[in-house]
Amino acid sequence: MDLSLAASPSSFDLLLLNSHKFSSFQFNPDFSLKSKKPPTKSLFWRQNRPFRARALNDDGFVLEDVPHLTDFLPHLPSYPNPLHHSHAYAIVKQTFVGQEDAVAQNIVVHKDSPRGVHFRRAGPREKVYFMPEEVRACIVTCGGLCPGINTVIREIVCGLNYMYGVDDVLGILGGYRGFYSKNTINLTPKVVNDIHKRGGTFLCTSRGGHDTNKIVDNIQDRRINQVYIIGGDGTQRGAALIYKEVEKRGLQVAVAGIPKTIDNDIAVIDKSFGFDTAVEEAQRAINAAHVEVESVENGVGIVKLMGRYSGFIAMFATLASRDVRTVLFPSPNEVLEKTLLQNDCCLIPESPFYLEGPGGLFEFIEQRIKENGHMVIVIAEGAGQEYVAQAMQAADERDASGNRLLLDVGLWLTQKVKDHFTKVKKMEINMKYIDPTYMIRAIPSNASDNIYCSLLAQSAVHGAMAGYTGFTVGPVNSRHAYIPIARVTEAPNTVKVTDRMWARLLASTNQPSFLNSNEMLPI
Ligand SMILES: Nc1ncnc2c1ncn2[C@@H]1O[C@H](COP(=O)(O)OP(=O)(O)OP(=O)(O)O)[C@@H](O)[C@H]1O
Ligand SMILES: O=P(O)(O)OC[C@H]1O[C@](O)(CO)[C@@H](O)[C@@H]1O
Ligand SMILES: [Mg+2]
Repeated sequence: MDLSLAASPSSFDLLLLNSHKFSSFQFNPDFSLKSKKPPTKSLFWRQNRPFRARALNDDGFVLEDVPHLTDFLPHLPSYPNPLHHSHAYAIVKQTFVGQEDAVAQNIVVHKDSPRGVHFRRAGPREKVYFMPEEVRACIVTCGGLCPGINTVIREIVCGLNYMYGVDDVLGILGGYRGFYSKNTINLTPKVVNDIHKRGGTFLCTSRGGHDTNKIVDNIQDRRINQVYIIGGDGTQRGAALIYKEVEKRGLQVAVAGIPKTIDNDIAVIDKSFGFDTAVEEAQRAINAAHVEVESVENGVGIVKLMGRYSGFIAMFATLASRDVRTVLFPSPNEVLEKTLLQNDCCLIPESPFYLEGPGGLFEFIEQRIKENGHMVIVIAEGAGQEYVAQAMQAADERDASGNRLLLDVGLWLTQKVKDHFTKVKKMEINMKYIDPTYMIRAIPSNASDNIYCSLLAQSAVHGAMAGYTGFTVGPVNSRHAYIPIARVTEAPNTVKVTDRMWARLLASTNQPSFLNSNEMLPI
């Protein structure tokens, strides 16, 4: 069935999803309304959810669709996709993504389960809604750095140029505020040719400064009709507001979000670009900590990694390091025996910990030092913030975007461990504190992230050229999809301590789960 036909009021069953807690949404086949008078598309847009969810038949297939320019500009003309004449694509069996292609959000299903939520598959469409010579695109990067931003910028510019013949692309400098406070630069394939080899963002970035009206005024003044916005959860919220304002003004402007976050805290997508690169770099810091603490007596290393509310970097870097040493020691009958020694411990914001008493961190460190002579603690910067705030009586400070400014949990923990062992246990320990936070995100992306960034950029370009708007692009179960922006911003992606991945971490480090103390503070 052609989904665009299915969208006509008379031909589809409508599923209204009014719950704000989408993460806990379960498809209920009985809830599918066979409405006698189905609401029109525009009525649907006025529902609480800013995106369309359509149940197309009784087997529970739901499409959570993204907006299209023709939703509010119904007479927009379309043109054949220039890829029809591309040499590169000439031998491709199926160049264009079908109107019906959708990507399933859940791929683990039971025989009788409903087919569940799907997103539109990303990729080139038969028809485009922009003539190449009419396109004036712009790219902006906002929020913190992340490996691979320059690759995304490069591939948007090159993708627009090589695939669609677009040669008018503007770089907005310094994040959202750059729309109204700075000059733009012209981006050509030549200008961006080698930027993917560098870390950071070629366009510079900032926090704060999102003024929807001023930004859209500027888009209008500069006659921009495609806006590519690279940034994290805050940035995507800003992108949704820009899209809404563009729609309100009835402008032919496609707004495409490309999710960027070193913390991997963006929901729905498999993982964010640059995350693998950051984990690799974080591993180097953990290795350095091991080298240091193994070379001294009673060595305790602390490595602080990024992760405001989501401990993915710490968890994956610890898991990837799996610092298990095989040690040979003489047994009582003088035969050399092998034993496996665990050396690491990982602390993340999602799993509260405590220091003192049975099952606490101090007890665990002592045990490890006695067994192994050393240990390394990997801590995400957002972990234990309440303890640090209590100790420092610090005021709640925020950055320009409204994000809480974190206190240095690494320094705090270093001091606490030192005090406990020297003052309470009367035991000399060698503390080594390593803080590589910015180093893991300021580097260029590795090979797999580079390829991932290219696909993201090309998917965004195909989507905008095909007239989709107000979307975020990203891999869902390894297939790139167009996802309604609200879906990726309504709840952050965090480590689920009840999932098997965290259990794997606990099994690998053998650290306490810190679940049975009255002293535990809610974090
Ligand atoms: N709710 C919001 N509405 C509109 N704009 C927002 C919102 N939240 C943040 N922004 C804007 O988005 C930009 C980036 O936001 P923020 O600093 O929170 O980083 P981010 O995009 O979340 O990236 P990261 O957290 O990975 O560094 C800023 O310019 C900020 O003003
Ligand atoms: O770049 P800034 O403003 O120092 O912010 C650092 C924060 O940005 C992030 O890298 C991404 O949100 C966090 O991990 C970190 O806390
Ligand atoms: Mg953010």
